[in-house]
Amino acid sequence: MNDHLSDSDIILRFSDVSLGYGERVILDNLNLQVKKGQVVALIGGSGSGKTTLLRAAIGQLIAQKGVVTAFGQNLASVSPNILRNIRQRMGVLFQQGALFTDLNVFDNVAFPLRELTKDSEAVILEKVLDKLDAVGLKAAAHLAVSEISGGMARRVALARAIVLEPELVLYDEPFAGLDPISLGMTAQLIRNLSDRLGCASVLITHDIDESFQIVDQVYMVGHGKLLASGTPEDLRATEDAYVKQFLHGSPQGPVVFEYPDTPAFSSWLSKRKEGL
Ligand SMILES: Nc1ncnc2c1ncn2[C@@H]1O[C@H](COP(=O)(O)OP(=O)(O)OP(=O)(O)O)[C@@H](O)[C@H]1O
Repeated sequence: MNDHLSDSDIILRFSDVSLGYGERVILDNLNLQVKKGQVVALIGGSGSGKTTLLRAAIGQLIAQKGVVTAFGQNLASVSPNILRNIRQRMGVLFQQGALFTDLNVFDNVAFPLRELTKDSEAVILEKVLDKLDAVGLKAAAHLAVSEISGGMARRVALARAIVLEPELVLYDEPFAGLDPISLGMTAQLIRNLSDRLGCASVLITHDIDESFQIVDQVYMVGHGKLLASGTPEDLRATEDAYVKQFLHGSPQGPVVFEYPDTPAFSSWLSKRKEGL
């Protein structure tokens, strides 16, 4: 844990933030912070707003209310240039961390360096092999994307996300679709990379057991708000029925499986019925 860190070590901060699309509010009154060196899990049911929160963290979605700061800068009021600089300090691994199929493994990882830096090819070779080494794929550098497995492709995408040595790495469901062994290895890899780069990491995950082993802090969203936060031990010790049900994956309890009915759905349905 990094509780001793000062305010200047806060990489990402949400203060009284509401997020949504158009009129619709998805998450209300969010308060959270991510500090340098921390690995943070963001958990919550399907459709609870985790990806929405991630979009707000990278400045792709502006808060309806409240303030989101990254590296101390308010993402709603920075210039496009500053926002670009901020984004360069972040690595994002989206769920479909698609690789360029016409480039081999090496060139995929080299891509951000060639696009965004003036590094020489000699430096690029060194940096890319170093990051591929970190994900255990140095000797796969020459392979075509079609020659590697799905799990390997995820690791290459991870190497690409960290090649610029970001200070904050955001992972959208990094464990989805991985077998139990790769899952454990990926979790450990995320922890090791965070420690090695000294960056902060935020991972959206449904994998409680695996993520709780590597994270310092957990934020749980649901019912349109932040439901719980604390260390994995804090969450495991909670008496909150919703949190307990979620952590145990039980089908019975207050967690809602169904997508909520909205005026937009009712209006769509009555229009469909009109034509029948
Ligand atoms: N671009 C958009 N425009 C309008 N509504 C959206 C948009 N993107 C997401 N939503 C809605 O916001 C809500 C939260 O979606 P989000 O993708 O953030 O959930 P999630 O927690 O990441 O879900 P999952 O775990 O299933 O990936 C959902 O009800 C979704 O329909």
